[in-house]
Amino acid sequence: MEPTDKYLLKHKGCYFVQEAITPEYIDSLEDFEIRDSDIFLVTFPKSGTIWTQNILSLILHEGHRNGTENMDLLDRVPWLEYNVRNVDYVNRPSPRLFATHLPYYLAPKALKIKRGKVIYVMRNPKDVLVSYYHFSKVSVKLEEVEDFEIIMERFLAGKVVANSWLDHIEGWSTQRDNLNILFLMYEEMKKDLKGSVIKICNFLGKRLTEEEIDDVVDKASFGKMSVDRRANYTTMPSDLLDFSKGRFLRKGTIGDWKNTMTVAQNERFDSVFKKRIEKLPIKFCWDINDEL
Ligand SMILES: Nc1ncnc2c1ncn2[C@@H]1O[C@H](COP(=O)(O)OS(=O)(=O)O)[C@@H](OP(=O)(O)O)[C@H]1O
Repeated sequence: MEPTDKYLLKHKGCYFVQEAITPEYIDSLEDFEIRDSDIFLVTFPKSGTIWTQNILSLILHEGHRNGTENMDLLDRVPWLEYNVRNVDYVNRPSPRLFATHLPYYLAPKALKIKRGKVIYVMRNPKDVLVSYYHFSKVSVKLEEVEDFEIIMERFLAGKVVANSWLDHIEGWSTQRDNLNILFLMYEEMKKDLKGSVIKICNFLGKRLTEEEIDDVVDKASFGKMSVDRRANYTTMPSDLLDFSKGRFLRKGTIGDWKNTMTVAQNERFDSVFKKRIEKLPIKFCWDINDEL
């Protein structure tokens, strides 16, 4: 079953959320002006975006960390391609933070000559797929498909938002020499959040005290984010997210795919993805008990 264009817009070979973007705006992003101080968080959907948005905000904004500022992550780290709140990007003070699901080939040209910094967060694709499946029920802007098998086939064929997970990872990881880029893994964040926060601080050249780092780690935990209205999308209007269907911060773990995918579906997934995954210079973690 093909995705319908009621929900997905296909432009320049890439699928976007239909209602939140126009082809002209996508085209304009190629020449988006970038400052050296800009920070771009790049992810394939459902790979830990909101988590890293929160970590970045906690690291860079003391008011977020100490609770004196009450700014939604959507305003703090807006989506580059889905400017749903009409944030004035041009006059925004530095350092500007952006989140994006753009594949490498559609990213602003200036990023590819090392202007700005990129943090790329990836997650094992089976958990990504299962998270996407559940999220497509919560998100009013995505087609709700009850049959997991249909979503899986679309995912394997790259017919979901941001296209093929494999192409996305390959696109950004093979171009690492052209970019100021830090690669992080969701699973690494899960197993050693403090180590990941320190990596991000070092990459950004931001010095925090031990106590401040501990504070970031504490406030970026799944439990704390689940009740932090700035950081869990619960302030989103019901025409975007329908929380009667589930939560944005759903399970937040490694290996939940095993609770949804059957043995046959797992085999089918591997038959399409495994060979190419093995060629990536990245080792994925598929279970909470796996070593990184
Ligand atoms: N703090 C923390 N710890 C662990 N996991 C977390 C955290 N915050 C978000 N999440 C999980 O990330 C998944 C959502 O991914 P994204 O934020 O990339 O989604 S989106 O692309 O922006 O729609 C979604 O994963 P699933 O729970 O597997 O659905 C979230 O629960």
